[in-house]
Order: sequence, then structure tokens, then C-alpha cells
Amino acid sequence: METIRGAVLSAHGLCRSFQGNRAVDDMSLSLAPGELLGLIGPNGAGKTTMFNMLAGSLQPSAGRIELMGSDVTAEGAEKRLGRGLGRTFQIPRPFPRMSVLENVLCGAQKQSGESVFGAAFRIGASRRDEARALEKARHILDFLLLSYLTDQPASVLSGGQRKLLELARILMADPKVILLDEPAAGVNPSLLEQIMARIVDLNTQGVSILLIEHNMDMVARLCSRVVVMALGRELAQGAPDAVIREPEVVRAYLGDAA
Ligand SMILES: Nc1ncnc2c1ncn2[C@@H]1O[C@H](COP(=O)(O)OP(=O)(O)OP(=O)(O)O)[C@@H](O)[C@H]1O
Repeated sequence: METIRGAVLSAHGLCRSFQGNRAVDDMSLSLAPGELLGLIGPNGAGKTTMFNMLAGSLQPSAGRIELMGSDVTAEGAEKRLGRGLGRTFQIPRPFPRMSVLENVLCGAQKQSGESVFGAAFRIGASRRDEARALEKARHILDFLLLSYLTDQPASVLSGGQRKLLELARILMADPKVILLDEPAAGVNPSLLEQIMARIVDLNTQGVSILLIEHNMDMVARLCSRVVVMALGRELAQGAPDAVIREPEVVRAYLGDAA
């Protein structure tokens, strides 16, 4: 696949094996500024492995990753978050006994890698820092329509609300690029609409988004371009409606169902 000029995030020839099994095999991908790109494919195609490498939690065995023009291949996830790359997980794991607000505060990172929570509450920190972090967290909770849960422990949240909370934690770091791992999985339909609307809002504000999702209706509504993976490689890419009708893509999905 050709690299997009000025891409905010690009992967070149990424490879990663597990016990001799090639989970990702010479995979390249580019995310244009302001794009909302879908990454789809049957179970086991290598999408999450790809996300782990892009986010910095897994080292590729070969290949290169560039984030806003810088080679970040050797950098870990915190460093990449500091550069503006946020990532959500398929199954969010908030701190269950902490309140929603505390979760948002302690999930955030500053450029230095220090958490906003730590920065705001360490001995000697100014009241102004603390107030700023709190104001920002409350603003983000408002934006995600979670304000009414501010003081509730995270343990009471539904699966969909946990996904929104995770997004809130990432937004504290002012990401320019977000990797969203299956935001629709296990989410009830009304909350799903809310999540989709927020994704569109963020994208409209200029955040570039790479989305892994099995819900094709959601992918078709959100993305103008998708990359299809199967067996660790790119199988196809293009407009969602056209791509899912390609015979190779149909075969890959049928193989998954067999
Ligand atoms: N930590 C690991 N150890 C061993 N094998 C792994 C590991 N992570 C992924 N794999 C294997 O790598 C392949 C790709 O898995 P991956 O989770 O990246 O696929 P996926 O496209 O995200 O699948 P899904 O849609 O089901 O989440 C699979 O065969 C999987 O079993």
C-alpha cells in the first residue's frame, strides 16, 4: 500500500509472530490527517496485534512506525501518548473503586509522561494546576454525557459507559490520533449511537482516528475508507460498501464463520 503524504500515522512492513505463527506479516498502513479509517477483518486477522504495535505496547520484529513525521518504532506506549497517540482497548479496565472523575484524572498523561493526577496533586503543586485538571476532566465528562456519573465508582458502569470512560481518560492527554479498538462490542444500541456521535465530533474537531470494528453498519456510517486484514496481511482497501463485496473479502469472512 502506498504511504499517504503527510500521514499522521504510518506503518511500513510491520511483522510480528507468536510461537512461529505470523500474526502480522509485512503490513503497511497510513492514516491521513483528519481521516477516520476503518481496520476490519475476520477474527484472528491480526488487527489487535497491529494496534498493539502502533500504540507501542508490542515491538514489531520488523518494520517501521512513524507518528506525525517522527520514527517512533523504538518508543513505548507512554512516549507515544505524550506525542499525541491515544488508544482504547477492546475490554476497558477502569479502577473499579475509584470514582469516574478520579479515573479520568489518573488516566491522563502529560507530555513528560507524568500523570495529570500526579502533577495536580503532588505536594507543592499549585491549586491552579489542580483546578485546571479538574475543570478539564469535568468538561470531558460533559462532552461524553457522563457527568451524571461523575462521583459514582467505576464499578457501577455498564460496558458501553466503560468505553466512554476510557475515551475520557485518553482525551485528558489531548490526542491528535486515536486508535479505537471495537468501541461497539457489547454496547447497547442507544449508547452505541452516543459513542458514534462522539467519535464523529472528535473527528470533526480534527482528531484522526483508526477504528477496529466488527459492526459493519457502524464502519459504513463512520468511515469513508477501510483496510481489510486477513491472515496478518492487507487483503483489500477502499470504500466500505465496495470492499465488503469483493470476492476475496467475502471468502475471508466465510472462512472465519466456517
Ligand atoms: N499474545 C499472543 N500470544 C500468542 N498468539 C497471539 C497473541 N496475540 C495474538 N495472537 C495470535 O495472533 C493472531 C492474530 O490475533 P489478533 O488478536 O491480532 O487478531 P484480531 O484480528 O484482532 O482478532 P479479533 O477480531 O478476534 O480480535 C491470532 O492467531 C492470535 O491467536
